[in-house]
Amino acid sequence: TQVSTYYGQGAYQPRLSTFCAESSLDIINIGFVNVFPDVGKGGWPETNFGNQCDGSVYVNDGVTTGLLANCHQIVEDIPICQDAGKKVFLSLGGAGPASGQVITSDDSAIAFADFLWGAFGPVDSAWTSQGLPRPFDDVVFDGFDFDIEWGTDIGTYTSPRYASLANQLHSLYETYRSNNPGSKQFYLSAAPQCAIPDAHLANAIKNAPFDYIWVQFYNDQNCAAANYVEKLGGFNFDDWVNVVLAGSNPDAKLFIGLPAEESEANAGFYIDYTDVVPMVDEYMTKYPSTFGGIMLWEATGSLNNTSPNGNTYADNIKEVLVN
Ligand SMILES: CNC(=O)NC(=N)Nc1ccccc1
Repeated sequence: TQVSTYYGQGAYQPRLSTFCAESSLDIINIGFVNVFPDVGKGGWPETNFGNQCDGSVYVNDGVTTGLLANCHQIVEDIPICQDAGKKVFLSLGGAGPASGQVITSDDSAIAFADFLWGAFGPVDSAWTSQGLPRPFDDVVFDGFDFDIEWGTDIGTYTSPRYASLANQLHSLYETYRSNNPGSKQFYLSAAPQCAIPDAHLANAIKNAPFDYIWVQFYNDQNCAAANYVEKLGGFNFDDWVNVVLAGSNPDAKLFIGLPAEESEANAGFYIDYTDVVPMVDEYMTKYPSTFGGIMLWEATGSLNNTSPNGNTYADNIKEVLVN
């Protein structure tokens, strides 16, 4: 079982290499592509990685975009994490702006996938020869994460846009791997809120083959992990197992998402790692093939939440999972 964490939005965060050295972290989601092309300046997506970039952005056809062009520390450090055996995904969405998480048609969802693959996937001269951007140079992500938290489709749960985006990425993965035998695997992950059906990702999880689903079991008092600890009822991991089994990839791994530090979620949702033990025991035992591990929001908070034994919160969580 694995520990997945987010990096890119931590207050005063150290460079990524700090976390490449943390053996407890198996998957790192780099956040975020926070404005999608249909509403992005110059028709390109926009990115935000906190303090990690120098602010310069690409110009597309004379129009200044919001796509960051110089994040040299992340460019240098992702290969360090990958060489350490970690998977590094690029995360779409995040905490905001709400106005950024809009895809207006299936065609633009497909075009968005093609852009992400060209810009952040394997280097392809068909892309670079057109002068199209490689924000992280030759770095090749191991997958894309869907942290979709906003959108006008609330209430319909039927927005097919994210399923189209995920399916096009999956199709690009398959084509690349069949043309490049022996190439590495590429992955899809999603970070729904714990209320079922998730307002933005329910349709995508049902109709596209995600490999990892890490549920944000925080910031919602009806289904939070804190409810399990306080024996209040409502924690709905069992229901989420059924969502996964009914989805496009029933072999997907389901993770319990937790705040890595008191300040990283709304009040009342942080739980101490010692209280995670019985929850992991129960659900790892009940669902040995679907339980995948723990997701943490987020890396810098975990580092700031080091216990007297010298372990970060993530280190302690990893020990809970493997012991
Ligand atoms: C996986 N995505 C998140 O965990 N997002 C997240 N925690 N957003 C957020 C919500 C409220 C306060 C701070 C961050």
